[in-house]
Parts: sequence; C-alpha cells; structure tokens
Amino acid sequence: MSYNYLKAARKIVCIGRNYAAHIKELNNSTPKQPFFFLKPSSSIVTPMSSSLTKTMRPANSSYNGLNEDGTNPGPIFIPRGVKVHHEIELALIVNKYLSNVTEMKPEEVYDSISGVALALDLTARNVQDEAKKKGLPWTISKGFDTFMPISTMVPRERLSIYRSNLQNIFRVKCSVNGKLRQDGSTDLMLHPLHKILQHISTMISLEPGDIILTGTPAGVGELKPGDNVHCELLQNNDKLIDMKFECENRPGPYEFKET
Ligand SMILES: O=C([O-])CC(=O)C(=O)O
Ligand SMILES: [Mg+2]
Repeated sequence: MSYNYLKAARKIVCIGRNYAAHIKELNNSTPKQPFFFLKPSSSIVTPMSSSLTKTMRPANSSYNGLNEDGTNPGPIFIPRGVKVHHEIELALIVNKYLSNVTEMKPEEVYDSISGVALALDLTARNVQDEAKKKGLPWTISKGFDTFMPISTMVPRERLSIYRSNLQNIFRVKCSVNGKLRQDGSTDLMLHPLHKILQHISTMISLEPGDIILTGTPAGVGELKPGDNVHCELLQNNDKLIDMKFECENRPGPYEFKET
C-alpha cells in the first residue's frame, strides 16, 4: 500500500454532519440537504513512520509539497490560540470523472473508486464557531497546514468480496494518549456513500484522484501539543489501517484573533 495516490488529488471534498450522534454532540441542526466543504491539498500530512526520508522543509515553513513517493511525513501542527478537534473519517479515492450523475446504486461505489483511506478532518473549532456565528466561510477552520492527516490507500481489490455494497463494512476509531475517543461504524451514516458521490457530482464534477471525506461519528475532542493520536480503520474485525501522529506547536506567526 502506498501514498502515491495523494499526488493525483486535485481536490478534497468533505461532507458535514453525516452522523446523527455527532450533530447532537455539537448542538447542530440536521441539514435538509447534505452540505459540503473543501480542504486544500496543502493540508495533507502522512505518518512519520511512512518514510525514511523526513520531509525537508525550509526553516519555519509548515508545508513544502509532497515527496516523490506522495508522502509528507510530519506531526500535526497546532496553531497558536486554536482549539483543534479530531474528526476521524473514512476517505474515498475517486477513480473516474463523475459529472451530473442522476442516480447511483450502492454497487456503483466500488466501480467509482480506486480504494479507501483513513483520514482526520482536523477542525479549528473556535475558528469554526466564530465563522458560524458571523456567517463567514469555514476555509481556515478546516484548511490549516497538516489539517488532513491521511493513511496509505487500501486498494479496492482488497474489498472485492463486498463490492455489491461497501456501506456497512467499515469501522473508524481514534484514540488520544491511549484513550479511545471515537469508534463509529459506517452503517450509521445519514447519507450513504453512493448518495454522497452522486450528490457532489451534480454541483462539482469529480475527477480521478479526488478525495472524499465522508463525515465523522461522535466523540470529537481536542488535540494539544504533545498528544499522541492513534487512528484505526477496520473492515468488520480485520484491521486495514493503523496510523499514528504526534502533535506539536505550529511554527510561524499565526495566532487566532477575533475577526
Ligand atoms: O465540522 C463539523 O462539525 C462538520 C464535519 O466536518 C463533520 O460532521 O464531519
Ligand atoms: Mg468532518
């Protein structure tokens, strides 16, 4: 399994509020239609253990492109004054153009992806709370450097016996400093995978390599410098992915101030 697929990501599209228990824990309302936001590809970071060659970044920079093998090994950077929340999510890697799809069946998800991965949709919750209150975009709250830690891709062929319906076979978990915080099964999604792909394609056409984050289950919580994060993707009871990150203070001049 490799990180090469990350080099082809032209956009990262994320669904919000796709699990009822997560909507409740943040006192949000359930949207009538699914809604989406983008993350920049500069938010990609991969586990330190993923490469022997540490990313060589110029002093004080927090992103300087992916390595030749698609990796960007490093820590999660916590910007000053920012309350960073972990949101563990299943990622789909699109393998074709999908545009204005009127109907998609569950079995068509397998044909539309090259594989799946495990990602964190890191969120600057205090930045997002202010944006919600003031009607401002979520761009910064979701898009800081290192705000999308992501795993190798599990090629779809490994899941071929479930090709008629991938919806209910995954479970995502996130532990911080050894304590389990999130543990959710993908059968709890309000909008299933085939609906997510179909719906996005009616507004923003999907391209090969695009990454789709499918929403987070309950249990989101804060990450602080020094924390160790452990994320797992299971297919029924088989572990597909195990990834670990450390959290550090972000270099550079940014500090959260009220807009
Ligand atoms: O920030 C949020 O609460 C929305 C979101 O990404 C999710 O539900 O996964
Ligand atoms: Mg999310």
